[in-house]
Amino acid sequence: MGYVTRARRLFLESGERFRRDIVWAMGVVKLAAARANAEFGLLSWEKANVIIYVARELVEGVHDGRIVVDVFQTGSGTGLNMNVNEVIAHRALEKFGISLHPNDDVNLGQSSNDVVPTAIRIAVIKAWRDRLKPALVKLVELLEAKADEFKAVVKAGRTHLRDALPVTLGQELYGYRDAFARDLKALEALTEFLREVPIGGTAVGTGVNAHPLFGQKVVEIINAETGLGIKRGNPFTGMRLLTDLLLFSGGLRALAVDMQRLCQDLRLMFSGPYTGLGEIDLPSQADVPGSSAMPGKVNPVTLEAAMQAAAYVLGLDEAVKWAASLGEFELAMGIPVIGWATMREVELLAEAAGKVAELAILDMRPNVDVMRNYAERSAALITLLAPIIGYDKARELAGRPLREVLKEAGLSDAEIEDILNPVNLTTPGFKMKSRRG
Ligand SMILES: O=C(O)C[C@H](O)C(=O)O
Repeated sequence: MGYVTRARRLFLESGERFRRDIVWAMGVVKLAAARANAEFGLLSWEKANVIIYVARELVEGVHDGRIVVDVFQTGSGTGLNMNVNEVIAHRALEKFGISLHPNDDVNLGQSSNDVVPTAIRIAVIKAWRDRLKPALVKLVELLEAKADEFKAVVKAGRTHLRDALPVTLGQELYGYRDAFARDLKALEALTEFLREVPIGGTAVGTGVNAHPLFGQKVVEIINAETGLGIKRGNPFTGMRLLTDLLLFSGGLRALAVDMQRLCQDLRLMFSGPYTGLGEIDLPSQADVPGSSAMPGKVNPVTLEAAMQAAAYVLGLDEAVKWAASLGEFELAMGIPVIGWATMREVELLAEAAGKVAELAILDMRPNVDVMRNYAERSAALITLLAPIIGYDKARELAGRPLREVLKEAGLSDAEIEDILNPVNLTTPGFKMKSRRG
């Protein structure tokens, strides 16, 4: 009876399986290891070529259905590593009639302790490069385009959910553009730490039972295969501590929080149509009935989906934090769940960013008159008089529309329009004071 059959009884049966990118990464590592061992003369080319062939099938997803071990398993990921070793050995026999030993041949010069932490790092870098980063770039570009388009659209500012001085929709969107651009930059910088992989460390970091140049050679082959630009890091760090993944997850947490805030603001602006703010329309959301019971209702479904994904990401990040603290001495002990959770974070945020960009930002139609009306009715507009008549006097007038107060003060309609023009309302300076001399 093979390892996997016996081990499955001992692991949890949570139903969580390893994500595609992690299986891809395990295939890449096995392929590189076989080639390195053959080049060092430690494995026959006949065996190496068979391992490389099947590992490529793993890379392409042919054997995803055979990677059956649960995520909640041995803390080193031995379950995953042995599952992959056995799939390669079985397939070699099945397809080529060549007998490979899962440990002696497929796992030659390796241990789960260096293979799995290497694989999950390269899986996360790949998912960042191919999925989340492009989605974020698109979100930042669309936020910028819409901020440019709406830079003169005045709306009420709100602090504590109460009337505040006006802003422009453009100012709000530029704020989010810069927040997401910063998340992008931070995450890109954090991938540098993930690039330092511990392959070649074997069981405890010393590299015993591997060729002295094995780790370096495997890294070179992986880079040639994937273009990921990984490096050989200190295995005594990379096998014992997964805090580089915790740092990356922290970057994802910040992104999730920015996503929550953006979606919540859009959701509030979209509230209504008659009993809420009604400041924007999101025509895409009408493609599906919002309610099974209330005909014609349109709900901000994409935003709500993205916000739930972001909430889940925050929970996954918490799991990564706890799992990263598991382990002692030579080995981290939360490796499988850290790999799985970080991958889920990346996948969910990539989905959320892509959908929010396309279905909420690109699709946004501001109700300019509604926004303008709220801005002019804001109780906080009286603040514009404070530099002239003082805070206490202005406070006595608070609660009355500024337009009315100015009229009473004897200003002409043209003068009032000038004061309430979008630039005066939303840019720095004491415009009224200078205007009145
Ligand atoms: O599976 C291995 O290669 C090693 C295992 O994780 C152990 O350290 O006991």
